[in-house]
Amino acid sequence: MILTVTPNPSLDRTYEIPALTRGAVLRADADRVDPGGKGVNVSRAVAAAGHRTIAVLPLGGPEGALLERLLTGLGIEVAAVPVTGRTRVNIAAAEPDGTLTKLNAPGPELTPAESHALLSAVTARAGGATWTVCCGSLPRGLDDDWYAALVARARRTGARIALDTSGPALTRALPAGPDVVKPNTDELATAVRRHLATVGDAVLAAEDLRKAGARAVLATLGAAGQLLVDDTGTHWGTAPATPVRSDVGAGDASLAGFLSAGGRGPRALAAALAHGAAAVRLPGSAMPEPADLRPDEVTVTSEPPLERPLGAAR
Ligand SMILES: O=P(O)(O)OC[C@@]1(O)O[C@H](CO)[C@@H](O)[C@@H]1O
Repeated sequence: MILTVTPNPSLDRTYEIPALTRGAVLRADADRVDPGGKGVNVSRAVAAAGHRTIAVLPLGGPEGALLERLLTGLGIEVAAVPVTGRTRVNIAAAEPDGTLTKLNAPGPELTPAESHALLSAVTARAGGATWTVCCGSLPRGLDDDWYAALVARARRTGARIALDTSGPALTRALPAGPDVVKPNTDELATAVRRHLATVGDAVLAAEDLRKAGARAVLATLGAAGQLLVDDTGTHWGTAPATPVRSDVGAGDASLAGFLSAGGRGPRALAAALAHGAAAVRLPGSAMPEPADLRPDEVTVTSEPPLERPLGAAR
């Protein structure tokens, strides 16, 4: 069983529009609503691959009730922590050339009792999970040490922990020893406080995160590829991701693929690449089904192209 925790989940509404013009009334050609939030997406992707998964998340208001119904309909077990605020709705505008503009709401502010209830809901279930996957931004009311506390508590249950967050919430959790962290280019650069121009820079940054406490680093570096630094070595891979439809959730799909394939070494990196590329070819924050994957198109090497420039974050 893979347990996910999403402290600030969302309903993701995507509008497909011909072009984004500021200040205009825009008419959408199509729209869709997906369950959202990074941990929720990991649950959706591992459920699509046939794994049992429980999603722990605070839920409030009619949006929270709809999110729960959508997840249950996908075969995901929901461990809901009721909160007084309303679950957020995040908006994406997708243009035909693959450009995507996203507007993420702050989400409800959690009370100290709700924050504590969320921690307890995770640690009560972490012992029975092969992985506990902690993902996304922290809502108001949860301080920057919240993930650090969660990782420390979950470790005591013997759980393996994957962490995908950014800024101080990430750096403060590193000393607690997460088994794998999954930054993108910007998040990795922010964590080491330096600009990353090449794959070689990303390798050095990943090694720094390991020195700070992470046992492994899976870095999703956009069109440039993905990097894994773990106890099996340093591995690099790419997968063609065209045509680009929407890169929302591609990092979450990558993490899900990585964990579904054992969460260690080049085989797991190849699965991450296949899932990430498939997610980019799908609309909105749709997560790939096994039929969407093209594992034959993935290339993985243990000799990363250190001089290769890094592109935009994904
Ligand atoms: O505001 P956060 O928590 O950083 O990100 C939330 C979010 O953008 O991440 C997912 C894609 O990774 C979406 O489903 C969701 O809308």
